[in-house]
Amino acid sequence: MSEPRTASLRPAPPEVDRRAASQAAVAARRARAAVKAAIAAHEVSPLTVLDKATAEPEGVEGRLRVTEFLLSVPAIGTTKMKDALERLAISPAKRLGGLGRHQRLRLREFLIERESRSGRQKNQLVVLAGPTAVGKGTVSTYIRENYPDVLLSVSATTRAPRPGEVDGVNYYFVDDAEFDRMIADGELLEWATVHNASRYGTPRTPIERALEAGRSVLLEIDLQGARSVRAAMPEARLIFLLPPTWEELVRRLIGRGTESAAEQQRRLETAKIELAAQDEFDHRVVNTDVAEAAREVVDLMKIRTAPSRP
Ligand SMILES: Nc1nc2c(ncn2[C@@H]2O[C@H](COP(=O)(O)OP(=O)(O)O)[C@@H](O)[C@H]2O)c(=O)[nH]1
Ligand SMILES: Nc1ncnc2c1ncn2[C@@H]1O[C@H](COP(=O)(O)OP(=O)(O)O)[C@@H](O)[C@H]1O
Repeated sequence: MSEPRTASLRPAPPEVDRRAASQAAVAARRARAAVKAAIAAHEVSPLTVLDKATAEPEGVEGRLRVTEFLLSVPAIGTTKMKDALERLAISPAKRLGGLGRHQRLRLREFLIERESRSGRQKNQLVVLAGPTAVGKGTVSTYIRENYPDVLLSVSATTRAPRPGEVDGVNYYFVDDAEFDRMIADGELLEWATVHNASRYGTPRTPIERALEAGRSVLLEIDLQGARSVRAAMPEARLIFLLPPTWEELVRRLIGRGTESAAEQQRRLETAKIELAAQDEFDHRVVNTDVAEAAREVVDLMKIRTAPSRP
């Protein structure tokens, strides 16, 4: 029996360190096995696992070897796995968290193609959320301009239009009385007061019509809204947009120059809380390059597998 570790400053005896290390290794192995079992049982999409690995290269998902990851995907056996790795130019020794950017994108495309081939494509309601200034508006606008098949939902808001904003395109600009009426008449799928200021809400009818007509719909809304949509429509797919780094998020917020210094500070505090909620989402996309992030979001609309919930 070894002694319990009481004085934290005293170096632990080597056997304690060794035992702790081997216990940690066993726990990590079990956690990886649980992820693989969840993929194999269709409880989690392989893409969700890949996204987590990207966001946290040293986490459970990031430590998965690409070989064991692919083998856990239903209907991929050793031969298909080897062929895929060769085609994707990924070494079998790689872990998911250690993939290069291009390798990761190739693996993503491969998985998406498999999933969309595996059954009838379903029209998707996709929610894009993320912290202030991460680029939600920029990525959504890129999608509206480059992917006409996707309907970008237009929200109603009580905030005043900014120069250049067009009623019915950027938002439906309404007054408080009209917003109250929309709530009372059940016209909004969800609504929230954002940044302690104005109210924003998602009109229900255009979304239902678009989904019925076979189009995918993208909602660019805040975290509260994302949670409400999930409660109202559990089949919705939730995507969290991440900045490449915290410093870059701060740079984007300051660079945009639309908020006062005090307001910027307040939004950064909210951003920390919002970033902490990223695990609630089905997928995470890092917005390094706008076109690439937009493509990843649109690609995620093609996947049929039901998103897994934490
Ligand atoms: N819940 C909810 N949030 C929305 C809706 N429309 C926009 N938002 C969010 O409201 C916030 C403020 O949007 P906006 O006034 O355009 O400012 P900016 O995005 O900070 O430039 C953003 O976080 C949007 O995602 C909506 O219909 N519902
Ligand atoms: N991938 C990117 N690289 C560099 N700058 C970006 C990128 N995406 C967005 N931006 C810039 O970051 C700022 C915030 O983007 P915006 O779309 O307004 O964020 P949000 O809608 O999430 O608040 C804008 O100035 C925008 O031009």
